[in-house]
Amino acid sequence: MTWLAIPQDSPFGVHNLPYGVFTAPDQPGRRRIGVRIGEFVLDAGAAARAVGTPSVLLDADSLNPLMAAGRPTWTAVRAALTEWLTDEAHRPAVAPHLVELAAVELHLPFEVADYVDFYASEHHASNLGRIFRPGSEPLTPNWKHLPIGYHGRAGTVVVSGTPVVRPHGQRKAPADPLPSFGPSRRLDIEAEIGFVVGTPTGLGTRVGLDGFREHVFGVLLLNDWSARDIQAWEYVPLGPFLGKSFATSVSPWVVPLDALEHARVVPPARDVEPLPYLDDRDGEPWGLDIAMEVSLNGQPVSRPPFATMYWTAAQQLAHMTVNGASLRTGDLYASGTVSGPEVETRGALIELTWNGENPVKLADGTTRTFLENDDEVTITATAPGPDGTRIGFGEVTGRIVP
Ligand SMILES: O=C(O)/C=C/C(=O)CC(=O)CC(=O)O
Ligand SMILES: [Ca+2]
Ligand SMILES: [Mg+2]
Repeated sequence: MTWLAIPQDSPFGVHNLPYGVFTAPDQPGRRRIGVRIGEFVLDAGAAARAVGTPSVLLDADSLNPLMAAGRPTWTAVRAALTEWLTDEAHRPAVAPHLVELAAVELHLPFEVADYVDFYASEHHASNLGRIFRPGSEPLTPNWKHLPIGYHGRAGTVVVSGTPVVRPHGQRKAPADPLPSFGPSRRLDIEAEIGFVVGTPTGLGTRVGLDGFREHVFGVLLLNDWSARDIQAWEYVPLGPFLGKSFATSVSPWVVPLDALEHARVVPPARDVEPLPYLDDRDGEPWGLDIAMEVSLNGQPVSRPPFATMYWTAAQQLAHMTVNGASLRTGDLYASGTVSGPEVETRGALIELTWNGENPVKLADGTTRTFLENDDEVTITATAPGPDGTRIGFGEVTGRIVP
């Protein structure tokens, strides 16, 4: 129990303690590491100094130094934060360093090194196969043998709340004789979970399935904005390029992997035997029971269940490094769009509306196939914590501007 007055059922209780980077109104230019507790942000560096254990890792303007320090340090820092917020003896020193969440500005919490996006939902991949490649098998022959992914654009990863400018590009519908240039007419979302790498590796090193805990610092929410008209015309044969590289939004809070211990579940049964480096049947299961919700202009339109993902984040990390590619602190990899088996659990509008054939009805009487200017999309999520608690992820939100 924390000495702080927060509701018993808060998804930001002491079992969570996600990390972010904030500026407070009294010092708008000074970025600091914050830890969310209830509706407060603890200035972690100031609290460490106040209790007499100053830390250069917490007195930083980004999470990168802490992320680079590795698993034993993450465990020790988390234990210290828990002690400061639960032991009444620390209260006088720590309490002055709590800032109201409503008063702070939240920033991108780490410098994104490389950004990779996977394609790990069997339901999403099958739906997109049917829509983009009618007449072919929905899943490509490789899909159940390896977690398919592509390299995205790290420099356009933005924090929640950043406006998303509608991209321009070449658009060509199948019936058009030639491409035209202009703003995307089929702007979409992809509800995903992102994994943040802390501990780096050198070239030529593989991270096996059992290295997941050692290398992954935490987890966040991610929206992979996608211009479907640009994507459909450009993607053969090298994959997504400008249709997805204009913006990728992430939530400001990185939930520590340790906070998700009670969310771990066995992933869905695989009907193809994986090669040994991807075979997780004897090891720790890394399916995660994260319940996501997507809202459009404040109205829930989908509830994607992360537990249904075919490939886990541990398998994705093993695959990403099996060729000896090194990891850098700040590497971000996304799960791929999270879609469950039911219509109302699909994580992208292209699936929810079946390529625009079945528009989504909104409470104001309007309908949507794809996003219009001024539309705002918000993804939230929670996962089970210990003793019946919930672990909150906060939200990733973005509004479309022309
Ligand atoms: O099947 C395709 O050609 C395209 C798939 C996607 O757009 C999905 C993607 O970015 C990966 C994912 O988020 O699942
Ligand atoms: Ca994606
Ligand atoms: Mg993107």
